[in-house]
Amino acid sequence: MRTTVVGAENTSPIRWGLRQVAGHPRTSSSALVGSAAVFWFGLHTMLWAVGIAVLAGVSWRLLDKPTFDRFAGRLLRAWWRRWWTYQRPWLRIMTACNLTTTDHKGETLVPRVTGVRCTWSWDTVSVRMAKGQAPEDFEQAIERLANAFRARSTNVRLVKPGKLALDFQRREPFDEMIIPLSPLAESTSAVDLRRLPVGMDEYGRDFTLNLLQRDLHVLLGGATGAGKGSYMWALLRSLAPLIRAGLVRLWVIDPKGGQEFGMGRAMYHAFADNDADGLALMQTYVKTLDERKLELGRAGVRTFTPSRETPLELLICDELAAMTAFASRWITVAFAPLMSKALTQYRSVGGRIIAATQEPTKDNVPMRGLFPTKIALRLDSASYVDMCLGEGMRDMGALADKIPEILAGVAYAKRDGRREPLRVRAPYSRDEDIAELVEFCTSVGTVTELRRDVTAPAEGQERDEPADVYAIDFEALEVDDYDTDQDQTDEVDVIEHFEGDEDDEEIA
Ligand SMILES: Nc1ncnc2c1ncn2[C@@H]1O[C@H](COP(=O)(O)OP(=O)(O)OP(=O)(O)O)[C@@H](O)[C@H]1O
Repeated sequence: MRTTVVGAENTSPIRWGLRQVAGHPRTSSSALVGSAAVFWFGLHTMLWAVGIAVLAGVSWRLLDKPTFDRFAGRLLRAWWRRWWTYQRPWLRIMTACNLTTTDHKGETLVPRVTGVRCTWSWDTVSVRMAKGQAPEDFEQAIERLANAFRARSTNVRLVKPGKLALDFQRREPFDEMIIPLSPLAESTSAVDLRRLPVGMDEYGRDFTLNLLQRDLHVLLGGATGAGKGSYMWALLRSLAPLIRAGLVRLWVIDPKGGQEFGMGRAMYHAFADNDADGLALMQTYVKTLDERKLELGRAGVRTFTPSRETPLELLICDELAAMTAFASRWITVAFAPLMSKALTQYRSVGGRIIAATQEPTKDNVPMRGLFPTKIALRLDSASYVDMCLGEGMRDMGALADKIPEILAGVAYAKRDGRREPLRVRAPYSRDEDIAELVEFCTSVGTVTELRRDVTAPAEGQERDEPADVYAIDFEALEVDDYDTDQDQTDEVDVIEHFEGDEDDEEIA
């Protein structure tokens, strides 16, 4: 482990130069390649080439800021900020913040910047501590560091012994960004199940869920008041015409007495406002989809298309831990395996789940790994971030525990296949908006016809057989045809693959 030693006047320039080359291989190899190109092609040609590259980069940024930022902007920013924002005033700021130490020879030891990683909003500076320092020294200086580097806020994390990361928040786009509720689409043909808007990302792009392929099940983690409900209501709003038409059916478990979802009960297919009823609802859900699986399997149907006969069955569970950990044992023991089964077996027959939890620990949500899409809102503890989003996501910049209380609805989304988390925010649905949604979805009377109340069996008692789920006269409903096969061929697949991301190195 090497620590920068200030006052080492006796270091020869050659040794210093070699150390710089070895310490900054990318910068030195770029300089080497640039010099070789000038030597080979001539200065004039190279100036033209650089001019064209700059022009292309500027045009790319103007035309599509998010992709430019993802593939080039963050790397350039990390490189620039490392040298200009952090390295240049480093010694001055470390000294001013009392973050240097002295060795036995009286030489000043200064912590060293080993890398900078940038997202749109946060910079992460990797630091090798000087001998004699502890992370607490940086924690005590946190406000001074934020002030010195002109950051909105700062955070210190121990990465491994001797090495820590300083996170500096440079901007907060959601301070000014208004996230509008999506308008209620009148017709089913206006809804694309692969692009359901539920908010915006930090670049101002739509944040959408793809319930057909990518975001089959979604886990929301967030402390109380973090705004978990806003994602669920935004999703229901996007689905409204399909709910009204009976193409999407809602099974809602709100074990906290229906506080969050009680208002919408008229538009649900099934609703449970306590844990015992929640278990009964889950049993009916699993039975329904098991029957469908057999039915479609016997008919040789291999791909699922939502229809009035086989609607998309969306199960919403607000506060999952109330069903999997905090309820009576006979409920938790029965509920958890049913949930795991529903998460793994009904992809091809239209079973989808969106669940929320305040503490995404393994004990509370043993099946959390089965959700392909996870969204972490403000969390109470740094350790919850990786528990919710997956290993290493906090180091990748998902600082969900740093989201301030006033930014309810702001979250980090992580999808299978995408390496880095995306910072997003959902719109807030007020009571009037929910009432409007319910009115819209029930206005043709289809949903209430579909509803079956689910009541809990007494402990140990056999549950009633559910009514025939298809015993509904769908033909009587006046709705537009919804042909997802057509949609699939007409539009480019929106799934993003990020296999190449491993090369997307951001450490300057
Ligand atoms: N997307 C949002 N944008 C702005 N403000 C929001 C948003 N979501 C929630 N809020 C604000 O935060 C408050 C709490 O939100 P909400 O009750 O939905 O959070 P929650 O995570 O569902 O909490 P709980 O776990 O206690 O049910 C709301 O009353 C509202 O003022």
